[in-house]
Amino acid sequence: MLRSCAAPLRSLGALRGPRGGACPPLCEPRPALRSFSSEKVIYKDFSIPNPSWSKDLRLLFDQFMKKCEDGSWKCLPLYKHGSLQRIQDFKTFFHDPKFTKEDVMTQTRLFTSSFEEGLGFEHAMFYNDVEKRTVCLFQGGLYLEGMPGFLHGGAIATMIDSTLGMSALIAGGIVMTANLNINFKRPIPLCSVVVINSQVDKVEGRKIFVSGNVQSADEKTLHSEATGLFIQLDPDKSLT
Ligand SMILES: CCCCCCCCCC(=O)SCCNC(=O)CCNC(=O)[C@H](O)C(C)(C)COP(=O)(O)OP(=O)(O)OC[C@H]1O[C@@H](n2cnc3c(N)ncnc32)[C@H](O)[C@@H]1OP(=O)(O)O
Repeated sequence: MLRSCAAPLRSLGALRGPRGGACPPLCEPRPALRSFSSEKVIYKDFSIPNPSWSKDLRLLFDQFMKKCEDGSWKCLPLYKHGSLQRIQDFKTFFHDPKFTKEDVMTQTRLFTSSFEEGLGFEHAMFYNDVEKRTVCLFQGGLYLEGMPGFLHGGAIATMIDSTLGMSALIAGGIVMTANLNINFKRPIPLCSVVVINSQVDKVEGRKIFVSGNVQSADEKTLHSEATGLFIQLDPDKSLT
């Protein structure tokens, strides 16, 4: 059965807001899947369109893919288990087997890639190296509800953390969030598409200061503003 936010919402008229409350019709999936295998695990890139993506999300994705053609923007791959090199680096320096055993580690999933298609965090990220900007195109699915018909603030915070964190990660390698401030200005209707913008403002030693905002796809609504402080981890310090 096709799982997407579009079908259930059609029967929930009350959820339809003035702009984007209900998902537009389904789109055809792209035939090409970017994937590769390492040992026994198949790594599939989750940032490519799937049938749950709304027309708005597809349109924005295609616009950003066009911007990638001259090399100014790059589409960042998203794997269920995070990017391999960073996982290896983190494991090498910071993973403590006392707390998370190896057999448990094989079952972990990146939080934002852990829902069934269309029900959670459908997103794609793009990066502009000259501007030090990361943009996340995000469609929050039905299982991310907070107040009826709207996204949960924690789900919004998760994607803001991930997007600002990605900017910091690209600038500083292995980082963790030390501080995240969010002003929620307008609620985000479930299944609508928003654009999360983020940029590195300042790097001071191990501290990376990042700011960002969340806008509707048509840029008419400012949903949230955020600042974050990310700290480059010190390999000589234990995390636990
Ligand atoms: C799609 C995939 C995208 C992936 C992107 C990743 C996004 C997700 C990232 C996360 O959500 S991480 C999970 C949430 N974060 C944590 O669990 C981190 C918990 N905190 C810690 O482990 C430590 O506090 C931390 C590693 C962040 C810092 O500890 P350290 O011992 O390395 O730093 P230290 O205390 O020496 O401070 C270094 C500098 O940062 C400053 N600092 C640290 N924490 C601060 C804070 N909270 N506010 C302000 N300043 C802070 C501190 O004052 C100091 O400034 P100075 O160099 O000027 O002296």
